[in-house]
Amino acid sequence: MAYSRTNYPHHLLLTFSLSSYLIFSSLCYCISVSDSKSDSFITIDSLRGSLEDQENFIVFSLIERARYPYNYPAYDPSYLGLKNYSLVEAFVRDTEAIEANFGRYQNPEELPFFPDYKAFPLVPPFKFSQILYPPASSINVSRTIWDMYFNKLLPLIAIEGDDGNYQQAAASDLICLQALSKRIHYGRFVAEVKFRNTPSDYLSAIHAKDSETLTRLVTSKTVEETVTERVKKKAEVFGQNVTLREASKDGNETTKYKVDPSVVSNLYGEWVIPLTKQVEVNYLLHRLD
Ligand SMILES: O=C(O)C(=O)C[C@]1(C(=O)O)C=C[C@@H](O)C=C1
Repeated sequence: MAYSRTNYPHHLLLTFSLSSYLIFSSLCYCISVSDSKSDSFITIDSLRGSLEDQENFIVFSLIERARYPYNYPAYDPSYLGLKNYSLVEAFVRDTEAIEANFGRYQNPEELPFFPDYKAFPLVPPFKFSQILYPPASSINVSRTIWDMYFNKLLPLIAIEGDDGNYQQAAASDLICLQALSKRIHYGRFVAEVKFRNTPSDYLSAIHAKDSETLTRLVTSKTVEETVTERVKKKAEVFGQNVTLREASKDGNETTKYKVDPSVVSNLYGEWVIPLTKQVEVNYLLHRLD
C-alpha cells in the first residue's frame, strides 16, 4: 500500500493521539504470561488462565468504545483527504510505528496490523523467551481481525451518530483491535504447548496437511462453552449501570448494559474462538517445517 507519512499533518494526529490512548493501552502489558516466565512454566492451564484474564480487558475495551457513537467520518477515507486512508487507519499506523520504537513488538505476543512501519528503535533489545517454533511463529490473521472488527463488530457495539470525537473513537478501536489480536494470536502458544505435550497425536495429520483432523484435535467443546458463557457473564457484570437507588419492587425495571452481553458471547463463539483455532491449526501445519 502506498502510504506516505508526509501526506497529512501527522504531528496533529500524534499530539492528540497519545494522551488518553497510552494510559489505557499500557494496561495491555499487565496480562502477559510468556514475557515474565521461562517456557517450562507455560502449561495449557497457565495459557487458559491468561486467555481468561484477557477477557476482562477485551470486555472493558468494548465497553469503552461503546461510550462513543459510530462516528462515521473516522472511517471515511475522504475525511482527511488522504487517498485510501481513513483517520482510524492513519492513527493505527502512526501509533504502531511509535509503539514499535518503544519496543512493543519485541514481545512475540504482540503483532502489528501494519508491519511496514519504518523502525527507529529507541529501546535496547530485551531477551524474551522464545517459546514459538520459528517457522510457524509468523502465522497471522490480522487482516481478518481488522475486517471482522470494522465490518461486523463495531456496528453492533457503537450506536449510530456523530459526536465529533473521532480520535477518541479511533484510539478505543485500536485498543479493542490489539486486545483481540493478542488473544487470537495466543493460539500460537496454545498450539505449541499442545504439540509439546503429545507430539505423537499431531504428527500424521501435520505430515498429511490435514487441517480437518488438526481442527478436531485442538477443539474442546466444553472449554468453548465455558468461555462463551463466562464472557457473557462478564459483559453483564462489568457493563451494568451501578446506582445507589434500590431496584424497583415490581421488577419492571430492565437492566441496561453498556454492551449487549449476547454480542460479546457471539463475538467469542463466532469469531474469537474460531480464529484462535485457525491460528492453532495453521501453526501446527508449519510445526515440522
Ligand atoms: O483452551 C484451549 O484448548 C484452546 O485451544 C483455546 C480455545 C479458545 O479459543 O478459547 C480454542 C479451541 C478450543 O476448542 C477451546 C478453547
